[in-house]
Amino acid sequence: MTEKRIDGKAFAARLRERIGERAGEFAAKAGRQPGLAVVQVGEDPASQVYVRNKHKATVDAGMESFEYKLPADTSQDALLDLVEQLNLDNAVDGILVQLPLPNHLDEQSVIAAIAPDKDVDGFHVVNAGRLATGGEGFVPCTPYGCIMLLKDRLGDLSGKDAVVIGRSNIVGKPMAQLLLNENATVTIAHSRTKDLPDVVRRADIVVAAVGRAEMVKGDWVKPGAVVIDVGINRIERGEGQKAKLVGDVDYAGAEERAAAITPVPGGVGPMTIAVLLRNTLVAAHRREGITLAGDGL
Ligand SMILES: Nc1nc2c(c(=O)[nH]1)N[C@@H](CN(C=O)c1ccc(C(=O)N[C@@H](CCC(=O)O)C(=O)O)cc1)CN2
Repeated sequence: MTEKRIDGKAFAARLRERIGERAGEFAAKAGRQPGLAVVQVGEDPASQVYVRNKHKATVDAGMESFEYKLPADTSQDALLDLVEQLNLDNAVDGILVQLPLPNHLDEQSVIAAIAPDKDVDGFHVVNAGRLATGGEGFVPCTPYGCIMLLKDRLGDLSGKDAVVIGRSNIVGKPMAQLLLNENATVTIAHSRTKDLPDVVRRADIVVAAVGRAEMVKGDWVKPGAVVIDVGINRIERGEGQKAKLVGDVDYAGAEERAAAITPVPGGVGPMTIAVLLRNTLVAAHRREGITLAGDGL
């Protein structure tokens, strides 16, 4: 019997291994490794962990990692100058500016400064437009990872009723667009949605991306639904104890009714970095004009 728990960590590990093989083939053809530049401003503790993990995953996959750690008081102009320098650097195929940025910096204009064809985060408006209109761009890593897990579990998503809870530019909206591209019938729910539990109860697929710990209760889940939990909420415990990570879904309650569900940690999170490597590999192939069979997956 298939396990209810969707093991995103194991899925991502397999994906990273395949990407590593493709990166080796690329290096043999292009005479260089695919390159990813990651820019971090400030010392947000969670960002530090993610940036460290990205560096290790990039190197492990046989790609070149360029890390830029800037002080928290970096000016907007200095950050834009660095992005421009990376846009022009031929060794750099992908550029990622770790979010969130410190409050004095304008995230939207920093994202807008990244060359769309190096925007491996898929956050640039050009890539959002390509996703919406069927063009060849980059898809944000977390929603792409969710779609991969859903297709792996369900196969064809056509005609499924899907609800995405959350409407952020980096998860909720691209997630809804990807589900629509798979011919699902999509509802985007948010803080003003009326009767949210009933909206969720109608869904075959639930994607929770609200950033509120365990907000989605077990009895909101339709029996047999597939639940994808994007939330990563840190619950502080007593002094000297590590914070506990929980998702946006009450896992224990939802697991009883769901056909399949992602845990937190170990579900969607690890897919984010695996898809980042995949997008970097794709960027490198496109920039060198080399064909990548199977879209890198
Ligand atoms: N420029 C970007 N900034 C941010 C993104 C992004 O995609 N691009 N996403 C998040 C952070 N993130 C990657 O940057 C990320 C989040 C979580 C994980 C992950 O593997 N989570 C683990 C738990 C790890 C932990 O202990 O915290 C899991 O869920 O199992 C990887 C990457 C915001 N910023």
